[in-house]
Amino acid sequence: MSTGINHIDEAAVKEHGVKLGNTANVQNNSVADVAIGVMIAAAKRFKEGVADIESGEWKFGTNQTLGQDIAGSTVGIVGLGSIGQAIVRRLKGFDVARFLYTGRSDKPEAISLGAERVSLGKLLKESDYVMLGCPFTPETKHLINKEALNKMKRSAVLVNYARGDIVDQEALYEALKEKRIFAAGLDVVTPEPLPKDHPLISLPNCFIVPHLGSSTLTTRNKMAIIAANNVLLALDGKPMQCPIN
Ligand SMILES: O=CC(=O)O
Repeated sequence: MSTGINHIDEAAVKEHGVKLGNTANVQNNSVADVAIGVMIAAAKRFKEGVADIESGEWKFGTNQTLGQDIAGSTVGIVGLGSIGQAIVRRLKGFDVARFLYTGRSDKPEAISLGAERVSLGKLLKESDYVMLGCPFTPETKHLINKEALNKMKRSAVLVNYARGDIVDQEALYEALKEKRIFAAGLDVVTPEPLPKDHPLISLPNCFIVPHLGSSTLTTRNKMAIIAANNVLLALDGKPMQCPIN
């Protein structure tokens, strides 16, 4: 019951002749909503705002709590898959000025979305929001490391709705602490669950939610139905709805 299959040992599945299917695509809208949710929360400093309210300090509205705008910004999507495309469609309503993306090949959908394919280096340098939506593979492990974070603008926000291991979290901690980037909004981390004394949790400019991407009743129901159908189809020797092998 997931889109990502990085938690499955694909070689073992193949070796034992086990049929594998996922629940791709039905969670695109829900995950896109959460990605934009954490993006806004990080950009507008919601974590510090909530802490102010809870402590009764009410610093809001002073220049200590200025956030970042989304209108007029450049948004860079690392991996313009179906979720990335749902994010772009939504962010058009926020008057984003420019969409960039990286990927192994040109996405035909990018033309109508008005997204330009660039190198990762250019995307990191020019984006106000860097959105991570690529699959986790050996090639994408720690794709966002110290060097990558150093390329980002000091005012930039990093958003991860893909997998925690795409980011080198020690490097992210340093970059956020030293304010080398503005903030991070994370729906995914490593490990999950994140221990409650994890350093990232202590940072005011790191907004984390516990992998909520697909957690709506409607989306989880759709996923459950696909998973159940996949089992029945596989038992009948028929092609699964979302086959991987
Ligand atoms: O992260 C969630 C999924 O892969 O479905």
